[in-house]
Amino acid sequence: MDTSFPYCDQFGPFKVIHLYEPSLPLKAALVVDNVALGPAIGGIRMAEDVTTEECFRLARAMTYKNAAAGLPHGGGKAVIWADPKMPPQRKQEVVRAFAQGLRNEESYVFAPDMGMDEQCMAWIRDEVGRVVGLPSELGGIPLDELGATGWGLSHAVEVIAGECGFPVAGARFVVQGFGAVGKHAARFLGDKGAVLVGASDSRGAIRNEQGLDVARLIALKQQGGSVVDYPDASAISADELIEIQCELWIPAARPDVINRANVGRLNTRAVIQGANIPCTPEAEALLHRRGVLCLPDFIGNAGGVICASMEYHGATQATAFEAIEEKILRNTEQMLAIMKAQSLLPRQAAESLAQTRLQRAMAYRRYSLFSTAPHFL
Ligand SMILES: NC(=O)C1=CN([C@@H]2O[C@H](COP(=O)(O)OP(=O)(O)OC[C@H]3O[C@@H](n4cnc5c(N)ncnc54)[C@H](OP(=O)(O)O)[C@@H]3O)[C@@H](O)[C@H]2O)C=CC1
Ligand SMILES: O=C(O)CCC(=O)C(=O)O
Repeated sequence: MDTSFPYCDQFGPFKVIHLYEPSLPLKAALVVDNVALGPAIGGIRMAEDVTTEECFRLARAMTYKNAAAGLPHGGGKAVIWADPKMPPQRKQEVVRAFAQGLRNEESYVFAPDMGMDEQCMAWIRDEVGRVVGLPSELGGIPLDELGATGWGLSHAVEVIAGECGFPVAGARFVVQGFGAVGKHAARFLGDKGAVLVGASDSRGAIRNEQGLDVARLIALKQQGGSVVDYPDASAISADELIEIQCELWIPAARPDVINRANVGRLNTRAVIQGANIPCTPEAEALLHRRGVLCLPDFIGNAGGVICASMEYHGATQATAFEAIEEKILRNTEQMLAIMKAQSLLPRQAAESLAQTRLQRAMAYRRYSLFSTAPHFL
């Protein structure tokens, strides 16, 4: 096997680019997976322990997510090897250099992921344009500030809870990672009467079976604190979060956090994947065998990119939020229908949904993964 192309299959990746500038330093990678549907949209992740393999897996998740959501966009993702909590001036230099390094990569539309926010997107806009998730002052729909992904997840939960046979009101849930996705998912689920019984961030984890006050936790995070500063809860180890008895367990941070080593300790009826690729395929199969319904990332967490795509095409915030609700309800229901009709795992059913659309688009092209037409990208 040729090891220079370790990730290739029929869907991509179309391009893998490494960026390096020693004076900053800047180390980054961009994977443009598949642009048969249009220019790739996918977030930029800043973390010290990212890998090119993680970037490829995240880019593939975007290819499926954008296809399943019916967006005119392919999938891509970028990673920057750096501490997202570095001083703001330094972060600005790194992000601006990253944008400059990719200024001619028109097959990729920049967007936010972990460690990035509206401010970072504004710097990119200032350098090269071609960016979504902008502050509203620059005509954007600030998807992280508004909680576009949490909004979508809360609608997927309605369908999943119905399928599992429990009401959302009163359902106990746990959120791992209290950032843009996790905190807003908690807020929208709290509005439906669900009860947050455990939460974590990069500094630790807490639990309270009587319920955590979501608004108070969000205020704490906004002031720069951690969930561990919340007073009315027991501090637990990050690892213990997985054992809390609940109806919904929501990973909203890093990849592969549910894996062969810990999946047996999950004590939930459903896993709602707010994060991208939070479960290994083996863990998903084990959960399915145990009757725990696992909603795949690219079906449930598509709210952010639906919002991003609609911003790119000039829609308003209200229209974007309506589209998120409609698309996520529909996709979750369709995925369950395929899963039951064909006796598949949830992810297999979801992939079948996405791949059908992708294959149709690819069949229209001279080259399967991209188009050569002027202005196609
Ligand atoms: N933003 C979006 O719209 C979308 C995001 N996603 C995915 O959701 C996930 C989260 O993204 P997002 O919310 O934007 O990222 P953020 O950077 O806004 O938040 C990440 C959160 O995870 C916490 N965290 C980091 N490492 C750990 C860890 N090891 N254990 C527990 N918590 C941890 C952070 O802690 P601290 O607060 O202490 O830094 C923070 O609270 C990612 O997988 C992303 O790809 C998917 C779809 C759309
Ligand atoms: O949040 C965005 O705008 C980009 C979407 C994305 O990266 C994701 O869905 O993981």
